[in-house]
Amino acid sequence: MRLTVRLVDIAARGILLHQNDAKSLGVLPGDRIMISCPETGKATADYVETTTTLIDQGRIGVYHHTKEQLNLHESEVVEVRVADRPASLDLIKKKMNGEKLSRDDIRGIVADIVQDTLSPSEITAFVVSSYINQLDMDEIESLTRAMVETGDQITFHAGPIVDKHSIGGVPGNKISLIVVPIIAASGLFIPKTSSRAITGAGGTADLMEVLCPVEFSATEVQEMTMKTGGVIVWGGATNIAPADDKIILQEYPFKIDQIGQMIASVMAKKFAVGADVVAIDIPVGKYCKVNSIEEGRKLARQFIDLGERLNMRVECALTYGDAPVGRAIGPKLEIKEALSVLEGNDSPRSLIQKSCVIAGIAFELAGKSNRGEGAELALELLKSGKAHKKFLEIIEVQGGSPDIKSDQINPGEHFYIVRADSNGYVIDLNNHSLISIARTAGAPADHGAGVYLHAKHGTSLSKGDPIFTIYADRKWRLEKAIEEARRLRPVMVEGMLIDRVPNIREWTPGRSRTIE
Ligand SMILES: O=P(O)(O)OC[C@H]1O[C@H](OP(=O)(O)O)[C@H](O)[C@@H]1O
Ligand SMILES: O=c1cc[nH]c(=O)[nH]1
Repeated sequence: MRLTVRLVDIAARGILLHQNDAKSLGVLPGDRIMISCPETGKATADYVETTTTLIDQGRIGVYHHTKEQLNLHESEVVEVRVADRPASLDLIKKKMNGEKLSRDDIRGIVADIVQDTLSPSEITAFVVSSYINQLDMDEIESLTRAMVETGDQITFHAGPIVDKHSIGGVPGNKISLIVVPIIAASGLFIPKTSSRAITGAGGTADLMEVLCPVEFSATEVQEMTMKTGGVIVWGGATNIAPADDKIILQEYPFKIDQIGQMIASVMAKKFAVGADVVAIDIPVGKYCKVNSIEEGRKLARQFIDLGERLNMRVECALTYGDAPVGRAIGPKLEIKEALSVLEGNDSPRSLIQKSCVIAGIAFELAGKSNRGEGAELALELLKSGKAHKKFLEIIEVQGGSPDIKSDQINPGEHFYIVRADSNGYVIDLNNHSLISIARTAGAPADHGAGVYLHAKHGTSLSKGDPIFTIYADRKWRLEKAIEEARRLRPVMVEGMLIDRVPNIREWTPGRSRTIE
């Protein structure tokens, strides 16, 4: 069938057909059609949406993605036919049925993800099938290799190349902002690519974006690393392991991070930048991705095994994950806290200690210090101000201002302080709930949104003392976050009233604005 192009200003994927044309072609909404341009000979497949009013019969509404792919112009005539079903759908079904995927199967799925042949819901099906029928180590290795092969790779002619990565899952885990400059300040190279938030309220890329651009090509990552020793960029923009971000995008709404995909996601980013040694942070805690030391050791073994298969030396740190790292959760709050530590502030101690331990492991792996002495060297580089100087250089090379100071970074203008309703000690912090509140307040997209914790485990509180403050860039988001905090009660104070049944809030008129 021949149809006339009408360009439609929609950024998403898809094409729009009049219902009668769709009927003539024999396609339903969600089916794929192949669109070819007789003039250029180019062709691409896209999903059908139908209308009876927005597009006339004989026309095809073309969204941006297809327009760009085929370089189409208004009123141009294109050839349209029913597209073949991607073979990778059967491979995803194979995984749904609990069968093992071969290297070629996984290559096929990853290639279709990268080329946008699979729709977001089909990628979700892959994520969910591997969530239910876990990937084994052969499949994880295949996934890692396929992710690397379908993107750009960096080869440094100097070494050793050092890298670090956290599996995430603990709020406030801003350590890369301190670890990367410490390592670069020692003279080692660390081309750090991070994802955005997956289950959290701010991934490292979301945080760094407060200070400078994070979207660069692989070549720029290499050049900047050679210049300053390190970078902190968003992996999703680099075309390094491009399937990674497309998968993560489908995990984000569910707040899931399937173990096999997580290992492949992390290690593909390390392998593609040519890392020789890698320190992995595995937070362990009641509300983390890994709940016990035993599980943490098993995961560490998997990272190390995959490292051996890919010729990278990996060491994992099982870290304390029962409480947020430091006190700040959310992009601006976390940047402010990390920058103040680099400027010489000697708290929060949890943030300083964790950063130095992870940097120390990397130093020991790279032969920069003896076993057991790496953290000391890291602390020295932090205390001397060399790491701070390096961080400012990194900000500058990425296009930000090197004059930035922590006291110039302010969180959202709307805030609300949650106070203790009785005397007592903090006995529990729920990471999931803290993340939920920060996300409801707008993090990570709203950089000023988040949660600042005034009290952590063991803190003695008197009635009326602040427990945490919620920040937001928009008032309506703050109000929603207050509701969420009221419902979730993320910080438990010994002796505190959890609720009354029937619930007092169900019948009290003129509900109080304070959470007590
Ligand atoms: O959102 P959740 O699931 O916490 O984890 C995502 C964060 O953890 C990792 O941190 P890094 O790159 O090692 O600093 C990722 O790259 C990302 O920034
Ligand atoms: O980079 C990361 C970190 C955690 N989980 C992932 O899937 N990727």
